[in-house]
Amino acid sequence: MASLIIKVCGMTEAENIRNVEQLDVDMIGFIFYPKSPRCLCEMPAYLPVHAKRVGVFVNENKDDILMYTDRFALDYIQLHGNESPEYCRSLCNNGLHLIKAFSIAHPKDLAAVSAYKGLCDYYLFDTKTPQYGGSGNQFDWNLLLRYTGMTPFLLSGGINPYSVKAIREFHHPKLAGIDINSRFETAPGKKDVERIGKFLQEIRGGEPAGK
Ligand SMILES: O=C(O)c1ccccc1N[C@@H]1O[C@H](COP(=O)(O)O)[C@@H](O)[C@H]1O
Repeated sequence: MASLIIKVCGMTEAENIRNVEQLDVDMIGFIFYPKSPRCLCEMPAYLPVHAKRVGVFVNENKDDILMYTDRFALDYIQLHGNESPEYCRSLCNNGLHLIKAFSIAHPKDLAAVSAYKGLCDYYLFDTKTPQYGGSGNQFDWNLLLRYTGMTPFLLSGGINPYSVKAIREFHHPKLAGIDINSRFETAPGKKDVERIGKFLQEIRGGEPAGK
């Protein structure tokens, strides 16, 4: 399987961030959404050096996004709410690199995507939930087979330690990576490093995936 971008999202604690980064992940996400149980309230004593820093926002205003981008030296901005293409364009004009999340439950949910063409480095396809993200639930990945755009995407939503076989069996020319979050936690915002390590070994090494 071609190597996938690995994004670990919703991290809050310095040592935990350092340990997850040592697993050679590509992106580490910080959630700046006050209603999330993984919201980053204060600057951790350690921030990733090798992994790209992703800030996750839900319908946040531009000034605050720019402030967090500057303060945390964010490499990517993940927009996980109802942000319009015009709003994305305005952030692009400030030099930000965007990952736009789309909630997927029905084939028609992919219709919105085309309006964001050329504005995002990546799309992220997640499960539809009233909380915007972090549901821990998976959607029907087969719905993505109808996605014919050019923008690469990250697969997200409820990916868990038993998802290895399904990921290996899911093929799409624009699949760039996967995003893991709530199903790899010991508590909200704290990741289970051992469990992630084992999962990555299976994904990368092609060892037998139990289920
Ligand atoms: O994790 C959250 O609490 C969250 C809240 C609001 C917006 C996004 C959030 N997280 C993102 O949700 C997806 C899926 O997470 P999960 O695997 O289903 O727990 C992931 O991309 C996170 O970046």
